[in-house]
Amino acid sequence: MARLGINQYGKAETHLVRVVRDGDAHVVRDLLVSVALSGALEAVHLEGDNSAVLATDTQKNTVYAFAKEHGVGTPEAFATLLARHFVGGAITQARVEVREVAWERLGDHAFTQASSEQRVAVVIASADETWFASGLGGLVVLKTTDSEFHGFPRDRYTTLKETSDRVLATEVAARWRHDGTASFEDARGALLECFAAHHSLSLQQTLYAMGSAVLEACPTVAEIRLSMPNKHHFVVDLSPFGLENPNEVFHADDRPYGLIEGAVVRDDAPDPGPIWAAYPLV
Ligand SMILES: O=c1[nH]c(=O)c2[nH]c(=O)[nH]c2[nH]1
Repeated sequence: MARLGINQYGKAETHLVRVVRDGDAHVVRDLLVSVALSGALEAVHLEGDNSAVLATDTQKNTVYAFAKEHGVGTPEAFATLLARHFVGGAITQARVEVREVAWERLGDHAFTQASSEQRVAVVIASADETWFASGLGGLVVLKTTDSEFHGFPRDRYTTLKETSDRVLATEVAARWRHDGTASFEDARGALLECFAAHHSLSLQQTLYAMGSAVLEACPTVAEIRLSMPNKHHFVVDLSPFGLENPNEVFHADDRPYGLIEGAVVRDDAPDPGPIWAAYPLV
């Protein structure tokens, strides 16, 4: 005997590009929109009865039509509009995730994609509640000093040298849950300002400091989760060539990498509800 467990379905990564043509200076918005619906969906899974299934093709069309009819606005606003639209009937919960990349202006109607950084918004709506998370991915940062790593245990497999001066680099992925009012710019600014100013004794310590800085800067953020790969920079041994290398020439290794992850949670944070649920599920 078995039963249907957790399930969700929707159109993932609808790639929407919206051009706003108000006046001579156009604006380009470039979004991946992922919709995940859940609710009373036993019949489709157990019997092949599609009567409650809003086709994922329809979901995709809705994304494009809403972009024309309502405009995109902030990623959070667009996700909220869509999530609330999809709730009803058999669908009791809708999750909409928007990932936006920025196009930097070259001229009135010419742009360049200067960075692969993504701004993220996740909105989950039920009939009477809405949950919000905002965040970013692909935010690559590096500092050339003000980073140490020592005092770690040594066993017979330890070769890493202790260091009081190293390059620290990471690609920040972050999500912060809030009540829908947190300023994205304030949160991103706090992350970057803290990374630059923090004297790091480990990436873990820097992660906690960066998360705390966001809670400090954004009163409506209840919790922030961070995932930060340690993009190792190894000092190249130039001694075979009779050259000194006082932290000037590095081998930037792409893998393996340390992966440092953690959350900073406000003491009085409300229950997260479903906001941390993932799509895809596995
Ligand atoms: O900041 C660091 N944290 C670690 O846990 C770790 N482990 C390691 O080998 N290097 C580093 N650096």
